[in-house]
Amino acid sequence: MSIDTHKDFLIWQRLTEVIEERKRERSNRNSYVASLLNQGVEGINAKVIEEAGEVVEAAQEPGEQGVAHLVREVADLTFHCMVLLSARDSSWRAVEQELARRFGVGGLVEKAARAGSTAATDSDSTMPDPQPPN
Ligand SMILES: N=c1c2ncn([C@@H]3O[C@H](COP(=O)(O)OP(=O)(O)OP(=O)(O)O)[C@@H](O)[C@H]3O)c2ncn1[C@@H]1O[C@H](COP(=O)(O)O)[C@@H](O)[C@H]1O
Repeated sequence: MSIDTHKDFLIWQRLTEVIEERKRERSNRNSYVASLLNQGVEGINAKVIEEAGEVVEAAQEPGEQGVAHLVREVADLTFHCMVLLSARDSSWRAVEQELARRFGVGGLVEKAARAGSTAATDSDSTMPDPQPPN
């Protein structure tokens, strides 16, 4: 599968800009994003739960149509998560930064490092500095 990274990067940025614009003009009655933001975190949470349920249902559908449906539902879920982040004054950028911070650190390696650390506590989720991938 070929991915146009540049274009994909821009769509996250552009969508974030639109969401922030809607946030500034919440009275926009023709905006779905504004209507979501007006419902607050509780209302957006309900949509995220609904969309997550649709993702797992679509994941079980067979064939190419099932995969295409899954992609659409993941896009719906991601979009609603982006609006949720905005409602909490964060953005997809923060998610990208978190994923970048984790990049190259295997989940099992990170967990073992946590278990081996005498200073580690339940609330200590600090990960080691990312290593380049093998
Ligand atoms: N990316 C999206 C986007 N993805 C999904 N949705 C909406 O999210 C809603 C999904 O809710 P539902 O699942 O209940 O909808 P549904 O029709 O029942 O769908 P299924 O249950 O069949 O999956 C639909 O109304 C979609 O139109 C989106 N609405 C808006 N955007 C982006 O947000 C921008 C601003 O939108 P407005 O604020 O409406 O101008 C748009 O230009 C788009 O770029």
